[in-house]
Amino acid sequence: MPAHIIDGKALAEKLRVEIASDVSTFVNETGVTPHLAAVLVGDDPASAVYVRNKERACANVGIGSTLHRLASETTQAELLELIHQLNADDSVHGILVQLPLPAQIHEKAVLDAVSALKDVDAFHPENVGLIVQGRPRFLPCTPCGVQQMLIHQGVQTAGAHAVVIGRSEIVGKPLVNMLMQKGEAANATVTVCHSRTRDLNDITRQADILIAAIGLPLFVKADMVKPGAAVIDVGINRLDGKLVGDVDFDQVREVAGAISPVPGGVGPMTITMLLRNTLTAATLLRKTS
Ligand SMILES: Nc1nc2c(c(=O)[nH]1)N[C@@H](CN(C=O)c1ccc(C(=O)N[C@@H](CCC(=O)O)C(=O)O)cc1)CN2
Repeated sequence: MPAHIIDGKALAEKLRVEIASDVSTFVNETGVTPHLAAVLVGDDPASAVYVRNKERACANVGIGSTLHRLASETTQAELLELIHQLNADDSVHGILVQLPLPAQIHEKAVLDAVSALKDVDAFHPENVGLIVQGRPRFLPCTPCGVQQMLIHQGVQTAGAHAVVIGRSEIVGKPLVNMLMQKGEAANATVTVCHSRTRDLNDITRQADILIAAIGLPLFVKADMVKPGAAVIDVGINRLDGKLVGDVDFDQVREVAGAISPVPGGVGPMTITMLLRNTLTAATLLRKTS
């Protein structure tokens, strides 16, 4: 029987209704509208689409947003100057620097400069440390979206063997940490695989939950998947003008128990979790000011 399709778009829409209601309650109670500052450097067309979608999503749930568009030749010093201004601006609750950044800018220097209390991507080392210790302030958007999809699909993570392919800072590393913590959508036995992993297929075939986040189009084939496994595809790749994930969807859906598609899977959930984090940031800033 073909796999159940985990519809990230539908789930994202459902969660956005809940977030809109929470934003409305926050605004009524505090008189403050949560506000996200998005920073886009350069003219990468995909990044421009993602940032536009984030702004639109903010507006739809009642969160304010401002886009700071900087030219591709912007220096690191100029970008840091903007980050410092946004850190000091009390009307800004969340700051998002869209990645990737142009080559002349040192990504870590910029992400480290974002105030940890406004770091709605959860990329700041302080926030990463809190996640590792199991007491998160913000949860990173894509990994949190993956966890929400597992919860809503009813996938049992406690005691399950979760295999994450990919060790990126944005997805693989935080997700591995989050899945092994105590709590909801966690308590899993986690294996992380990467480009140097030996006998990859032997490992992926043991996974009850397989998460592909490697950035290689259609990399995961049916013979890499245990029958009945839940497969979450985090990849976003362009292949022959088409958007495809890291999983060969048509093959793998015949073997898996549940599978998320691309598009319409993790992507919309990433933006939804950003909305949640922006509301959390506004709440935290009120508590600390
Ligand atoms: N500061 C950040 N930069 C980047 C992040 C991030 O979480 N924070 N993640 C990715 C890009 N990204 C969010 O920024 C993102 C990518 C894709 C989608 C999405 O909804 N994709 C749709 C398809 C859209 C299309 O047609 O291209 C889908 O999968 O259905 C949302 C967010 C790197 N940078």
